[in-house]
Amino acid sequence: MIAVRVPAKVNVQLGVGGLRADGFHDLANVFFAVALGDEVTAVFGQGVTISCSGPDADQVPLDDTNLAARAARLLAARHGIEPDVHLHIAKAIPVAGGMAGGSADGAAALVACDALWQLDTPLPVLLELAAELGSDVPFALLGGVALGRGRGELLEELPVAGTFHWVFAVADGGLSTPAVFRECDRLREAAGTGSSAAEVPTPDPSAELLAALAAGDPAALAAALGNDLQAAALSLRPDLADCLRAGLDAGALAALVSGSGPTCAFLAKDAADAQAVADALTASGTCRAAHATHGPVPGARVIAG
Ligand SMILES: C[C@](O)(CO)[C@H](O)COP(=O)(O)OP(=O)(O)OC[C@H]1O[C@@H](n2ccc(N)nc2=O)[C@H](O)[C@@H]1O
Ligand SMILES: Nc1ncnc2c1ncn2[C@@H]1O[C@H](COP(=O)(O)OP(=O)(O)OP(=O)(O)O)[C@@H](O)[C@H]1O
Repeated sequence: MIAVRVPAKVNVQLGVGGLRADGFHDLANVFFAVALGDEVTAVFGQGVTISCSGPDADQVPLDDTNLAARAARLLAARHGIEPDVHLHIAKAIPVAGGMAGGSADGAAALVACDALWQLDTPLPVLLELAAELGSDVPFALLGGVALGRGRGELLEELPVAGTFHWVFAVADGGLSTPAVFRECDRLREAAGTGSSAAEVPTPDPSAELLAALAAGDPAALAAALGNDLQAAALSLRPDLADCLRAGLDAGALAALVSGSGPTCAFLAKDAADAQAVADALTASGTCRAAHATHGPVPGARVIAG
């Protein structure tokens, strides 16, 4: 049996460029891996089978569309072997929450199957397979803090000092990532700025944000956080504004929508403040649950087996 732990992500900067001809958007995507994560275990089986446990387990597909199943098949095909594995996902990352939960399970399955089948696949090949599975999957392999260019898959590790403390407020229901990108384009068209790659400049990482990460300075990071998808997520889910406000009222340094949402992320000064913000959010009734956590943490890693 192989057990792999894999982190969720929050995008501390999500700069979104124009719509490309291939349906994706160029990004300046600063990923940050947090301790809130899933565990994926792999044992030998017949074909690829999936099971899932956790509060959101009923929303996770158990068929071939599960990103963990797709990852197992892709790795086996690359090596020309039969994909015989049972994968169990112990799910803590909110489903369709903008924290790359499915992507995390895809990355964890690549690492778990690679160890179970004793393939010793080099990291660059795992990263290439990960990018085939989705734009967020390569980062879940790396963890830490990284800048994602292109559609988010071209990664460069970033220097970061110390530990930052976060709270994540889980919303009822999810948001579809393509629907949020479409809403972002629609809002840009409505504002008259255009939405195509020819009309919207390719975003760059913020110098203030990179300096705050390197210095381990939560107040400076709070001032530099940014998410170009936030207006689109709020347009589709106006109720999220109440949750963002409740976290700020409870003392968070900053509040933003996590990726494509609807999970809301709050940066806190320290671990005690993060717990106080999580307790206040839970009591506020503006979210389904709130979790205090920290980061950065490593990407998908074998923890047993
Ligand atoms: C919002 C983020 O989570 C931020 O990290 C990611 O950009 C989304 O990454 P993901 O869920 O892995 O997305 P993918 O599975 O690669 O793409 C799903 C869909 O999201 C949209 N998409 C995704 C990434 C990107 N750079 N531009 C896009 O427009 C496209 O409609 C695409 O068909
Ligand atoms: N292992 C998985 N865990 C959760 N959802 C999965 C998984 N595999 C496939 N899915 C499908 O993917 C959809 C999006 O789920 P996911 O939790 O990855 O969203 P997300 O965190 O918003 O993604 P991202 O932040 O990468 O845009 C789900 O509604 C589900 O149908």
